[in-house]
Amino acid sequence: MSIKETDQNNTPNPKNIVYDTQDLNLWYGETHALKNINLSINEKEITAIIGPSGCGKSTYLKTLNRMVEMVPSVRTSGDIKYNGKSILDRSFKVEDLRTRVGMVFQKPNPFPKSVYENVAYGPKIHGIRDKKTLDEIVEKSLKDAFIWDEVKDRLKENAYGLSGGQQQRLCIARTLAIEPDVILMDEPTSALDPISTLKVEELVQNLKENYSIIIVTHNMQQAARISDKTAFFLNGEVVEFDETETLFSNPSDKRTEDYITGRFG
Ligand SMILES: Nc1ncnc2c1ncn2[C@@H]1O[C@H](COP(=O)(O)OP(=O)(O)OP(=O)(O)O)[C@@H](O)[C@H]1O
Repeated sequence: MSIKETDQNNTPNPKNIVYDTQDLNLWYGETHALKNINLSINEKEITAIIGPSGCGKSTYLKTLNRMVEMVPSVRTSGDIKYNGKSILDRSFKVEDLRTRVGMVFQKPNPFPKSVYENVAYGPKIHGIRDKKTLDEIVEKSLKDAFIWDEVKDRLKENAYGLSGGQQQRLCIARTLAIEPDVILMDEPTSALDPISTLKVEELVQNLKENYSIIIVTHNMQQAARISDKTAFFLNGEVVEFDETETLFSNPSDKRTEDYITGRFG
């Protein structure tokens, strides 16, 4: 049994747009943090968001699952369509979005529970109680997150006993267990060593077969290595959005060129 009820027979078109952002503005009180953002993000691609500190990368990511509205002073204008539906519209049920859009944070944040319970948590909340089904979901999610072999004999151990890189892959497994469409990643490797970083990058590339991935990263090499498209943010604006190869080899805006060549940031 699967907790996702989407169409097995509906072969997705890889160029479908999963998120369409139109004239998005966002203010934290007086701070105009996002300015006229227009971005169309394709399904089943990896979209990287790069830019210097404070340019609005995390804010934009957090508008995509409406997490940003947890900040009381936030005000928005414009529109974000997720699979054609306006998510900023208050009539859109945020709970629906949370089951379709998973998020992985900068610092691994497993629950203080066993490895098994971390992954089974979401499916249980969605009403799955059958032990065999949960076992299958846990095993599949851990395998898809490239961590099964390392933890299959430690399922009952507390997740805090895993290394940082293992904890981050466990958090990715926890996200996969609810079978989202989209995975938002906010600098998911910034707290990891180089080997763990490469493992997570390999994993992310593998996941794009089945998920749309939007990743904020400070690491331009990472964006260049793993993403299909890259958006360069500066002072709350999207300066350039293009195929990653084009953006890094032949940027059309001088500010992009200055940033990717390390002249600022
Ligand atoms: N909760 C908040 N309340 C008020 N202002 C905020 C809040 N969060 C972010 N900001 C402001 O909004 C702007 C964009 O911040 P954001 O965190 O989105 O940038 P970022 O590009 O993700 O930065 P970094 O790379 O340092 O994480 C900044 O000016 C920041 O100070």
